[in-house]
Amino acid sequence: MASSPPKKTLNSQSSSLSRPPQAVKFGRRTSSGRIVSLSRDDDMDVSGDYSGQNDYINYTVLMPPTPDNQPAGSSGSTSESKGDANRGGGGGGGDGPKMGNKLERRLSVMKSNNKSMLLRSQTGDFDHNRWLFESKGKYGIGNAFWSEEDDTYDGGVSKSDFLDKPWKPLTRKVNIPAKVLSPYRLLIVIRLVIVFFFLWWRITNPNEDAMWLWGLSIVCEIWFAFSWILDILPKLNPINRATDLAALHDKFEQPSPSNPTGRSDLPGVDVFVSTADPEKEPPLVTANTLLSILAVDYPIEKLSAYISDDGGAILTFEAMAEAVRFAEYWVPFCRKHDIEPRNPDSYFSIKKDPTKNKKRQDFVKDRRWIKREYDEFKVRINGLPEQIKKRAEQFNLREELKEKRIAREKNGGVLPPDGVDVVKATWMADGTHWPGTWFEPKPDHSKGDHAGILQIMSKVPELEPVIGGPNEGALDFTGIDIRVPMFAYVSREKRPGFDHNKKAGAMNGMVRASAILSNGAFILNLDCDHYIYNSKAIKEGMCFMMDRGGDRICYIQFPQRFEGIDPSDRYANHNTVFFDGNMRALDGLQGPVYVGTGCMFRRYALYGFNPPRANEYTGVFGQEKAPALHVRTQSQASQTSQASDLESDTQPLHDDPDLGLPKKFGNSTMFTDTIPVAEYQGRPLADHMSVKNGRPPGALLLPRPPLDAPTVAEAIAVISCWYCFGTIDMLC
Ligand SMILES: O=c1ccn([C@@H]2O[C@H](COP(=O)(O)OP(=O)(O)O[C@H]3O[C@H](CO)[C@@H](O)[C@H](O)[C@H]3O)[C@@H](O)[C@H]2O)c(=O)[nH]1
Ligand SMILES: [Mn+2]
Repeated sequence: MASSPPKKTLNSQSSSLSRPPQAVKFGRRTSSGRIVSLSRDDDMDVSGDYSGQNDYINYTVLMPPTPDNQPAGSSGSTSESKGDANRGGGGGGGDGPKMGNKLERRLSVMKSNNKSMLLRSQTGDFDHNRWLFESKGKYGIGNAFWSEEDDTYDGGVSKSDFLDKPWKPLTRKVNIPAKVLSPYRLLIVIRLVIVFFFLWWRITNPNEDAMWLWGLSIVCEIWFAFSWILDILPKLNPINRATDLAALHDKFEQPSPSNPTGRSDLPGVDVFVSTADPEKEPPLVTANTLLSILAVDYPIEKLSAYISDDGGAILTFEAMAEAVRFAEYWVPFCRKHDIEPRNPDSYFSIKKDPTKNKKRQDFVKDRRWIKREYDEFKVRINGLPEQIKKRAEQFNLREELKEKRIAREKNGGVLPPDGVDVVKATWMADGTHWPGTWFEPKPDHSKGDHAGILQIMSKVPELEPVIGGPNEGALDFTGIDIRVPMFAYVSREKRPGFDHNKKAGAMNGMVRASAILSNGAFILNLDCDHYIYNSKAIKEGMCFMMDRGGDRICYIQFPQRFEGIDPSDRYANHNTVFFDGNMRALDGLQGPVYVGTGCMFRRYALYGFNPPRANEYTGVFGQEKAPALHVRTQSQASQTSQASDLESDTQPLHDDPDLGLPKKFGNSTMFTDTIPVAEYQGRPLADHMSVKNGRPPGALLLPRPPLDAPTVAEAIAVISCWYCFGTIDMLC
């Protein structure tokens, strides 16, 4: 297995080479219907995807009003179609403005003298490419943006060449309506003016009797005014964003001749949950969190869940094992009946009618069955502490008897006067010592002093769907995919003398262990008392990461919502101002802050690398823009090498100088080898020539390598206490 890490890297490389031709080649259909190959070898197979309908999927979106698409009812006489439109409208006579408008649109399209444009317009869909290139419009600003420089393309391709393939953005920026925002902005201005006048009055009217007091209060007031301005001004431009899940599905999960089941081409996601103490953080809550993750709506073979137990508690361990058993019913049940939210506790406590929008006949029966099963599951979880204690007593008694017998035999039939010394251990169900914390802490078995534990509780699922059948006495899963994502319990090694009772260290441990076990290109972290409320949330995050320019996004922060707050919310626990005001406003500036949880990270960014296409802004106002130093050196290197730009764009990153530093990431070559793979897999899809630093479609359809003993052993090695010792930037 020592030779396997390089193999991993090679795999994903060769995967792009050994895929069926249409999966890796770039091709376009010109307006005349001819297919042009943009890849280096010209023997492209045009009989595959490119000739079929697959590439020209119809899509529906909210249409922004544009010159060639005016919503019915408006006057709609664009300059381009004025002459004809007037005639058209006139011919329509009394048909009203609506009819006239329709005609206008058709005529304006005909005038544009582009056959393929006309064809597509007949489907009634809005042509985003045309809109983007012919107007000054932009989809999204901030991180996922269309930059001006993108108007020029390598290889002398002109804009009009792209008009043939409908390319669709995955996210949109939605402006806050002016009627909401304008009064707010006005209020800010009024307040600023009032504050200014107030301060002016205060300064020009000193209190002669107590100058020192007056001076002091002026300083304080100016300071408060300043900090208030710092708080209020960034809120001038809040924005909303919307995702297009249908477009994501079309791009990544569309069945094609080479992929008839529509296996997903989305990147892997690793979900981390941290827990520290089963007394303060009840295992039932943690189990519910886990269930909401395992049931999430994301390609099952691409998702992996990890729980970090900083308590090293057997209670958490066994509760998680129980949860995985329950997940075998709960997860397909959620899929079958589109359950939301997928946290059983929250789902069963919803007050509204559960049968609403449920189409299947057997829903009521199934719900009753799973509810009873969940109640039994709760009883089992709540009975665990007692059960583990009883088991420990039994095993310890048995040990004691054994020891006594041995001692008696040695001592000629009588018990030695000083008795026998038996260690009171905590036992696992299989009759072995629990490697973590014991009820009676002993050296090597206490909270801050135990070995690293890693247990794969739910194995890597099959690549293709596993369809269930009618189960006697249980739920009927005919036609439902019954796979459950991979799940691992992780408890990092702890030793006295290390300050490692912090969440950040737990996260780092999971980052390293998961890199070796699943290496998801993206990571979502949650606390043990949080859960995923919307099962599509991960896909929504992926829309941003996989959109054009998404390779520059480091993280997506999800908002937090709270349950169990008193109805009047006297203490503003919902934190609406922060999550719905401040964060949206920051998004309008540069991007929201990380709040410590509920955040989807790009794994590669977590390792401390710059974005592949980073820019540096110099000059007093940051007005001068140039590629960052590491980008420059890389492009210089690729110029001198024989590889063409296109090739280097689609290959994993190998020559980053930082990768060569064992000091930075520790001694595990298996771990460092996963880094370029994660970078490559996190790239957006190169499904359009203007997507820079993309990966070819189809590159992520391959199965995951199975987990073998050496891989798991390496994952345990990287959660050891000493692992990050001496490395530069990893917290323990
Ligand atoms: O040694 C430790 C200590 C804590 N945790 C976990 O860290 C999380 C947060 O701890 P908690 O005590 O619940 O902090 P809160 O104030 O409730 O959490 C908020 O504030 C924290 C920072 O102060 C963030 O890390 C959290 O994500 C955020 O939800 C929990 O899942 C814990 O299990 C560990 O994994 N190891
Ligand atoms: Mn908490």
